[in-house]
Amino acid sequence: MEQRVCGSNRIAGCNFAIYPMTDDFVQVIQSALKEVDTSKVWMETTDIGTCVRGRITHIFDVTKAAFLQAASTGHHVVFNATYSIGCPGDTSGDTYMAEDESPLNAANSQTIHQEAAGMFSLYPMGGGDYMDTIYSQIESMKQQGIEVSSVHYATRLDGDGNSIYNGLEQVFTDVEKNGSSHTVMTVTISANSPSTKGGKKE
Ligand SMILES: Cc1ncc(C[n+]2csc(CCO)c2C)c(N)n1
Repeated sequence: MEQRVCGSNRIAGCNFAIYPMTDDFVQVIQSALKEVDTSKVWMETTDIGTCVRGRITHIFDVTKAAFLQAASTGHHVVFNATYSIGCPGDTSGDTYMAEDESPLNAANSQTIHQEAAGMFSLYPMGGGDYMDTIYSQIESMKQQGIEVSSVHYATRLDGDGNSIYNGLEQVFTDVEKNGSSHTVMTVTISANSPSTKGGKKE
């Protein structure tokens, strides 16, 4: 029987999908997934998205690289992801938790300079002071050189794709380290959008 893990070595996971706004969407999705080295994560791709599971470092390394690869085609792409750690139903059965911490795609991702606009929502579950955790993580995002602004139900992030991703990884890692029993974070990032920033209020 598979063992559930606790402490600093819990399995993290992410369900993500890339939506390229081009007739060439199949090629953009398939090559983004092919260009990324996914050998340190468990991965499954279906018709609605891709799931990766393993150590936090690799989950972020792989999803950041997939987004940046797709965005580097120059097409308008939207990327959507749900990160989770500590889900009571998840297990540590996969051997991927034995991998070292060294990310396989970081060097390549750093060569991709891509402006991006995104938003994230953080759900630190299982503790009573969740709003304090959320506010302090939004504050720490502001220290990363990313433009941070409030939107309903989420926090908007504007800036370099690598910086946004590094900030998201730090938030997720910090909340886990601080003892949240189950953390979920949703992320939407858009690159190369022809629309102007912001929107009209009705
Ligand atoms: C990251 C990611 N993984 C899977 C899909 C689902 N999907 C939609 S089109 C297509 C290619 C043809 O099979 C696939 C796999 C996605 N959108 N993004």
